[in-house]
Amino acid sequence: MIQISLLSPSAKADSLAYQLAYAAQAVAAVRAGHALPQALAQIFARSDAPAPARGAIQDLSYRAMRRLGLTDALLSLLANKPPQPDVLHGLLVSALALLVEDDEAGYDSFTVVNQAVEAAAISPEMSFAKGVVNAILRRFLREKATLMPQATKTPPGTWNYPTWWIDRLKAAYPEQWQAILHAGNQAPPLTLRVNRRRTSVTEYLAELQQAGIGARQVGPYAVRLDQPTPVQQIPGFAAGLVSVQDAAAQLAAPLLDVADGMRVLDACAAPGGKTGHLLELADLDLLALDHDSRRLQRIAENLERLHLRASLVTGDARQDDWWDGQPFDRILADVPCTASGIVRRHPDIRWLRRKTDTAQLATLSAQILDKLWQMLRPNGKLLLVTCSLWPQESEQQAIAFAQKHNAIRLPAPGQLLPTADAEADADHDGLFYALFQKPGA
Ligand SMILES: C[S@@+](CC[C@H](N)C(=O)[O-])C[C@H]1O[C@@H](n2cnc3c(N)ncnc32)[C@H](O)[C@@H]1O
Repeated sequence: MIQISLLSPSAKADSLAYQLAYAAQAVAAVRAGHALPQALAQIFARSDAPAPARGAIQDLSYRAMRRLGLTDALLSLLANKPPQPDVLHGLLVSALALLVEDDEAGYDSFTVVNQAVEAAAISPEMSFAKGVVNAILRRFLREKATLMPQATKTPPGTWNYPTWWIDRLKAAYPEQWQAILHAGNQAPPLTLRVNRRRTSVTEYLAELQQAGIGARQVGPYAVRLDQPTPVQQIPGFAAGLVSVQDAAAQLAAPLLDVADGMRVLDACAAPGGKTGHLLELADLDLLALDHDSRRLQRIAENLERLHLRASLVTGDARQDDWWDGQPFDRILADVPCTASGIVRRHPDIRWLRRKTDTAQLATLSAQILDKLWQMLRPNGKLLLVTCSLWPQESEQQAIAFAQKHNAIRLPAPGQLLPTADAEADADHDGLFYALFQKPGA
């Protein structure tokens, strides 16, 4: 249960103080083990924050996640003991995340300090700590030049990831680990998949240009907007002309080379990004399975927007009690994983994950893969997808699976490392692909 406290009724939603006070609660919820999107959803449901304030609260809390290694290191230099309660810690790291970047957020430093003090004043659990907030943040401003080099002495202070995460990346990618960490700290682009049933990339780019929205093609059906834009303002989104999907994720459906009439299983399907793409490519008899019935509902919404149809089933992919016994021609196994390849979209993940999660998730996905293989027809194809960078969940899993089942490994991209170059054509998350074919009977 996420604890949300409403602010004093005098608080003004368009003030930085209001936005910092709620961002502090979101950051505190992550510290208590909750995912940031869920924490924000609860804050928005309970408070009466209008849309612009919601955007600002989201931005502040995501920014705080991307700077948490540095701001925590600074706090340990600035405060005699760890700030309590957690929401006070959340406020201080959210404010420091603005102060460490001189010009990034567009606020002058003294405004940030004053508004952080006001944020404490309007928050029931922090009103006692106005003086503490003022003292800590003002000391930071006075001593910034000496504190910053001290705080960046440790790897988390430099990179804004836990030490174990940095060490593991170094071991797996001795050449690229720094570029990967850097990519994970960038704000993600908004990439669209053009629905080829309805329009073409050329036509859609022209439509964007007419609407005054800058964009470029970054994949066969992938268009990246120059500036992230709320989906309601994206031309043709509501009508199903485009969907939001990272360029690397757009490789999944084409790899399965589906054709009209095929029987296809999308085994871990929610929220349905790849389900929609498969159905855009061919007329399929597609079963979309997920064990989470609430997330399955999101597939229904996505398909409705795209005017596409699939059978939606709630079930566990490690079991076959939901299966009618008819083998599938193609299976997409977008298995649950640590999501270590998509941290730029979910900057809270690095702080929520534990080192031991990788082995647990690799075991779960191995069980899923073993069961799905029994449902594939001879000569059929199964695509393993993860959004992980850890070999245990990806390449090592693929090697073990192929050996165990005598599966034929077909060409696929393997491990794609995340890139974050706004000027480059390749700008995508870190995903893993392995494609297998079942030997003929
Ligand atoms: C990586 S996400 C899938 C993303 C989706 N394919 C897309 O492109 O939008 C993994 C999904 O697996 C589901 N899942 C986890 N364990 C499962 C299980 N044992 N059986 C079925 N689905 C499961 C989760 O609920 C989650 O929706």
